[in-house]
Amino acid sequence: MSKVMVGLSGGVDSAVAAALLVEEGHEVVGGYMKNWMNEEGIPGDCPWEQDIEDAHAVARTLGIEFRVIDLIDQYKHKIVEYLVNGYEEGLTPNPDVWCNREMKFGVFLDYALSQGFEAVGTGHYARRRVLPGGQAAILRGADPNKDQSYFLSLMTAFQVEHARFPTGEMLKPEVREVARRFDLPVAEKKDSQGICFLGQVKMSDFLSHYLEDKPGDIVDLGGRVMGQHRGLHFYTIGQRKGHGVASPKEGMAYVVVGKRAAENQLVIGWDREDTEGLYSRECVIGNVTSINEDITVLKRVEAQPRYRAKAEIARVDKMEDDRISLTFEKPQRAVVAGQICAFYEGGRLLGGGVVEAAR
Ligand SMILES: Nc1ncnc2c1ncn2[C@@H]1O[C@H](COP(=O)(O)OP(=O)(O)OP(=O)(O)O)[C@@H](O)[C@H]1O
Repeated sequence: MSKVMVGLSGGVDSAVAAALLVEEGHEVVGGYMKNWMNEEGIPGDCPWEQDIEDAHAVARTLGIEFRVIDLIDQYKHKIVEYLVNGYEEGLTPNPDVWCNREMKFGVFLDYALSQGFEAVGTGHYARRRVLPGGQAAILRGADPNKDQSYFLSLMTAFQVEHARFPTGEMLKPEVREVARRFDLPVAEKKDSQGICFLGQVKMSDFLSHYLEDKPGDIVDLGGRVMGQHRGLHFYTIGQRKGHGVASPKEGMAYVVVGKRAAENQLVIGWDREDTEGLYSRECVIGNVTSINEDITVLKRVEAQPRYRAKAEIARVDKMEDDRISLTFEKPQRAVVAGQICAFYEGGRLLGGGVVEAAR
């Protein structure tokens, strides 16, 4: 039995995570992190008041204490700044991965530990296992469609030790069944979408609020002007929609393949393996964070450069500090600076890092 603080978001997954921990006999308290309230009036729906109400109702049904923890300042500092500065520098940041490391298992875990809790539980679809040596490890979630281990890839060993993921053992329909069995008021609530805590606010609207437009030409690889862009920071390599250049025919789509900062030009090309700039075999990864064994000294690893990508075999070459160079067996589409690359061995998450450069 232990004291666990569950991150109750007002959604069904975390409600079931709390219910399962209560059922196992742990002393559970629900905590809602108040991170983002859209005070700035950016277009889009941010249903945080409803979410707090729902989380509170879940806690009442389970008969557990409920707390609202104000982390708005930390969120601005650790996530909003990271996101805005990253885009401004031309990177492709991943706020969801960063949120897990800095917020849920960062300041929220610190708060829980300071309050005498041993762990933070969430409704993530990932499995936690204790290895024979006593270290805690993360496995991919049991539901292959929902697996969220990618988003946990920058967690430290300490954070994994103090994490619990009860719903990661289940398929999504089973989670809903458990919610009904416990009579949880959110059993039929729709899954939340969108970027970590920003609700239904679109990334482009969010960024427009903080970054000014800087229009320029969209050109093809031959230098022909094909249209106008709003500012290079609003686009990312591999992006198929939103650049405004129509595909001439079925099966021939234009995607963003490059940014020429000096000329303020956005370069587009065909979405094909032989298009210059779109696929890469080699990349440099910084900030490598290992959960169990040290990733930087491995010879080969399965590397997943995006959430919905497959993990692919790559050779690892150690560089200075916590950086490695990866050489993929097969070229990978749209590996871009700022993105997170997660590392696996079979179904076990080894850790992750931040793409610094690719070619
Ligand atoms: N505002 C919040 N306060 C506390 N915990 C949160 C909050 N937002 C997310 N979490 C925790 O992080 C987990 C994963 O977050 P994510 O945004 O991916 O939610 P989800 O998979 O839609 O889960 P849920 O159905 O619980 O909302 C949640 O299950 C929850 O435990």
